[in-house]
Amino acid sequence: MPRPKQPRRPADDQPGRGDRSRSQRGARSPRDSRNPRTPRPPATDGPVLELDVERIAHGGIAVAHHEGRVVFVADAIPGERVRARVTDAAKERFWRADTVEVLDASPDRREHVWAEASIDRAPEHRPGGAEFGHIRMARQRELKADVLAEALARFAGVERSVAVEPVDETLAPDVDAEAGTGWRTRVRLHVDADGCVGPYAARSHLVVPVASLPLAVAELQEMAPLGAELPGSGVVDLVAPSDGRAEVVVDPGSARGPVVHEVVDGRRFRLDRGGFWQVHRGAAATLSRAVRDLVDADRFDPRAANLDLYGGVGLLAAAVGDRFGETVRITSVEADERATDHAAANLAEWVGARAETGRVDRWLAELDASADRELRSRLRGATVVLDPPRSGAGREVVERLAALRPAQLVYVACDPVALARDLGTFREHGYELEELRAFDLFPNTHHVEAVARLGAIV
Ligand SMILES: C[S@@+](CC[C@H](N)C(=O)[O-])C[C@H]1O[C@@H](n2cnc3c(N)ncnc32)[C@H](O)[C@@H]1O
Repeated sequence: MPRPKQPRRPADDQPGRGDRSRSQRGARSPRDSRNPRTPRPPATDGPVLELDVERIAHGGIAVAHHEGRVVFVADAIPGERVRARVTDAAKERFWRADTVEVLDASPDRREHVWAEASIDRAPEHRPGGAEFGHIRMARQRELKADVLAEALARFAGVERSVAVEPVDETLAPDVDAEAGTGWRTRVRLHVDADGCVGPYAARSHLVVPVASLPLAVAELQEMAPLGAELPGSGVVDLVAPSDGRAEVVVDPGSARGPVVHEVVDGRRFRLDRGGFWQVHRGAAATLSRAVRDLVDADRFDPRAANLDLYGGVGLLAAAVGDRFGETVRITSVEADERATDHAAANLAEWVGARAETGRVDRWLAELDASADRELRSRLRGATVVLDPPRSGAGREVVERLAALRPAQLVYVACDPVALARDLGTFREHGYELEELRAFDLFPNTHHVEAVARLGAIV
């Protein structure tokens, strides 16, 4: 079968998983940060176009057309007519533009939850990280569902619509669910050459001073050194674990920092302060419950060679263990050695749980090369949970997994196209999508998390 192609799109349409925030102060102009990868600032003198906005593309940017050319336009909503300033006309196939005025507003438009990111401010001064903040919450989720459905159809050949579910309010009672604010437990700010602290501006690496961080949890909003001067520094990390005090960390460098604790449905996990953890206060429990519930009990064998790939500190292996009890055998595989150490501790109550450090592609290759008949049989009975980074598992990992013929897989994905592309590969190799859920773990951004169960076609 032909190999599904990656969509062609500008790299800066795809913020990383640890997406960023930003800021502003007074009339001061943003300056280049010290980051050596600082991209060219957007043009501020481009032509202004009137555009009819059609849809939201993968990456969260709206799509319009002008004289036959695609225009990616920020801060607009499908159905609106806007005036937008062209910021990048370097490419033949598409231009980029920023909304400067809404001529015909969508009924889904609302006052931006982050005033500093609204179209009242010059585009190059708007902080990023809240690109859907001007859209009603229910409509944000519909747009995310559309992007997910389109990716599944285009890259996996699967026609499936799915409602994007908000985080259960009982999991994050301090979050303002209506506004979609007060949820970020991790925020990275940047420091420019003059020592000014703030988030990056949208689609650039310019530090823009801001006076507020409404997406952050309340304690981080209070602690954030907005308005401070930190000359000589590079980044400021704000971290608020659920079980412990919130901290402001200036220039953490490569240090992971001390051990902190997160509590999920009463279970306590240890991890490094700078290690990976879900950002929304209710996200870890949402995903843990979704994985636990999506595993098909009829196909689950506690004695099989069950796997938790890209396992982090063991959150999802614990979810499986919590549902199926103390006899569960499961191996968590994670590239980061420190995270593996924590996973071993976090999973200690399951005698059959192991945590191994390794890159999943290499680990599976070694498994495939060394597995005897008995282990291959236990792999065929296995349930595999995989939660890869934004780029997805990729063809090599998917093909190796499919060749082992596990009974079922539960795939946790933070990127709809990566999920769809991997699902397309699984389908080529005899697996089918059985169940799919999606969650709004990043309110007021374009990000959406999906959890899919795949089963072997018999
Ligand atoms: C999205 S996180 C999921 C972590 C964990 N499942 C959780 O829910 O907390 C992805 C994890 O995969 C790890 N990772 C990234 N690339 C990897 C690779 N090639 N092999 C193994 N682990 C990898 C990262 O260090 C990170 O911990």
